[in-house]
Amino acid sequence: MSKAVLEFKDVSFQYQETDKSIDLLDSLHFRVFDGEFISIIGASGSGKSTLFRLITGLEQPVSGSIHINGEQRPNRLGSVGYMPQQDLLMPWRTIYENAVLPLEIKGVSKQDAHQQVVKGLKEFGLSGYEQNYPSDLSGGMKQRVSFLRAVLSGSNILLLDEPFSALDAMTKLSMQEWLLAQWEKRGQTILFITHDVNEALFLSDRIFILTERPVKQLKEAVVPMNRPRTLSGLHAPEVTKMKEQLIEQLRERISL
Ligand SMILES: Nc1ncnc2c1ncn2[C@@H]1O[C@H](COP(=O)(O)OP(=O)(O)OP(=O)(O)O)[C@@H](O)[C@H]1O
Repeated sequence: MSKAVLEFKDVSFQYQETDKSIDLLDSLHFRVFDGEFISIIGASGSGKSTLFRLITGLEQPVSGSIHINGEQRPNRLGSVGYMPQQDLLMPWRTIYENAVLPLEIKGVSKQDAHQQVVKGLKEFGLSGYEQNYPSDLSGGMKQRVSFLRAVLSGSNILLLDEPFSALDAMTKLSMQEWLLAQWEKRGQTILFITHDVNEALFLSDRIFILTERPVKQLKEAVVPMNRPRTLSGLHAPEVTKMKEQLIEQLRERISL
């Protein structure tokens, strides 16, 4: 069995609301293994993005520990590649300047950074757009720049928070196929938040479902589809059955 690259050990998290503390996670334990593609689904406000903010170190647990590649560090910023909900490209920086940002922050030499960014832009079909600004690009292209930035963090773990939710149906589909091809080529571990059950089934090895509050345990579904994935695979009886079960689990969630 491959090694765990991410582990939550009895992680609890609370936030303050006026004069009281609200429990969001209660002794949560889970593991993600090297090279897995994991989707996380759950109703709005169930805690999906909070899991990512804990992993990146933007939030800290009140108890328990988070292990990345076997290490527990209080400062985890920069140890995973993170693509937040909005693409967060800086409108005043060119595509090149946006892509190079994680390398600048890490203090990589200008020459090395240049090589990595040029190579990445080429691989991601963005050559020729180096000097353009984000506003010149389509939604799918902006998401590719944003994904490149997460990849250039150099981490083996990528956290993608609803990256395709704002895209039209056709662009979304081609981006899903593109992402799978990138993942198969690079072998990184991906955690992917989505509201779209079909998207989770199409992309993932396992799906984590947040169904309770506070979250004590992630429900888990192992997607019964071989790779490479095809759209027609989504119509297999065992997959449509799982889809129905997932939708049912999301419905059963207690009201927040
Ligand atoms: N530091 C904080 N301060 C105040 N509220 C917080 C904090 N962290 C989390 N919350 C609350 O916890 C809940 C879970 O938030 P989170 O963003 O993780 O949900 P989500 O499942 O990602 O939702 P969505 O699907 O809408 O993005 C929300 O009600 C949010 O307002």
